[in-house]
Amino acid sequence: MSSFLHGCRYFILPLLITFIALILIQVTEASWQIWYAIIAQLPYWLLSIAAAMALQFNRSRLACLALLLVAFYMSKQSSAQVFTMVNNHTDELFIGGAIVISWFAFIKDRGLVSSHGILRALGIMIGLGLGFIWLEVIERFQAEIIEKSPVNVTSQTLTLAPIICCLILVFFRAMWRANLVNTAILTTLGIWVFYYFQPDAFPLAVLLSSLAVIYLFTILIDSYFLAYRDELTGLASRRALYNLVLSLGRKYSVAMLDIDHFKKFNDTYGHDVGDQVLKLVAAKMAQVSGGGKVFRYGGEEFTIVFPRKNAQTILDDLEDVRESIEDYSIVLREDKRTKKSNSQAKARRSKSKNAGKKTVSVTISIGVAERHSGESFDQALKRADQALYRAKKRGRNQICI
Ligand SMILES: Nc1nc2c(ncn2[C@@H]2O[C@H](COP(=O)(O)OP(=O)(O)OP(=O)(O)O)[C@@H](O)[C@H]2O)c(=O)[nH]1
Repeated sequence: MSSFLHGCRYFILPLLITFIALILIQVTEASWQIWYAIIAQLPYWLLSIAAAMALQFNRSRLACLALLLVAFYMSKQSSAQVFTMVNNHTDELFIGGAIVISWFAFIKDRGLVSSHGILRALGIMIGLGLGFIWLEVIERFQAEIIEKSPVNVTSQTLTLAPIICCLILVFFRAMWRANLVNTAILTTLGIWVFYYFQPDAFPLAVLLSSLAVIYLFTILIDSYFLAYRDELTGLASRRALYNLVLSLGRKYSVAMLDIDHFKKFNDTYGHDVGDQVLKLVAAKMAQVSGGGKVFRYGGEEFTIVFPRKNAQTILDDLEDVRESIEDYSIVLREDKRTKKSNSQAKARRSKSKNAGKKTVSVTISIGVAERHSGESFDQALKRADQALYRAKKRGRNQICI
């Protein structure tokens, strides 16, 4: 998947959906207002469920955020003495909260019942403390800072400086490392800041319930990808292949693809470069035409299923894939190369393109089988595998039926 598509799927699309959902919630306010007594209880339930699920699926950052938001909601709903103290320091809590949320965008998910849990708790306290420290510093040295500043700053800009920094940092983090968790954290920060400046635009219960739903979707979609996507190549996994098989009709063709002499390639260039090449080759396969669905079967083997197609009609599509991989000059990152080129290896280096940089190329062999009447998927796949074996025997870099 190109980085643009990846960015759209994990960054732009979720933000857009959240934005549209919030607008819809506002537009339909009259219809849900009558349910407000129930809605007011929702954040407790939804955020607790999100926290429990996040812990179950090792998304500890979302779990922490959900629990912190429950505590925040409780402080807003309760009149207990301890919460009155909290509510008297709204500005400090706002800045500290934004720092804590942003910090979560830059750390990894770790088990909470471990030393990491203690570090997380410490980090949260430090983040919240920084909110207090910042406002104290601004109050004391405001005049001095404004006077000495080379650019024109107001006291409000100074107060909000950490928030602006947090928003910029988390925005770029979520954009460059586009994944659903980072986008959920950016959304949390956005809603946190929005609520501070526009507390009456939406009831807090609605905002927090929306966030809980976002967390739940993030966890569910993430787990789906974990189960059905191959982590290295981003292609659908073998499990996804057998899921597709359940919905295949009687007519289909299947192709097995295998990178030629990949063991030698690994031995020559190292496993890291091998991984790099697997990813790039997979990206080329993903562009197959003819309605082919591509899966990483395992190791350096891939499967393409063509529903409703016979073997003859897909040969051109597969030939295009084979050629595009053969012609592909893969630029190696110098530091990843471990050994010099081995003339025995099929991987070829050329300096023609990308002058000054080392390039390699690989070839693939392909075996194709069309489902025969009464045959199971595994039987068709086995025949594709036998055809692949013939392609290897005949000299590789070719297709056999
Ligand atoms: N870098 C890397 N290598 C892998 C991965 N999975 C499998 N391999 C390697 O792929 C190689 C497969 O080697 P073989 O099955 O012997 O076949 P081959 O060398 O490709 O030779 P032919 O298939 O006969 O052309 C092994 O060296 C595996 O270690 C992976 O995820 N990353």
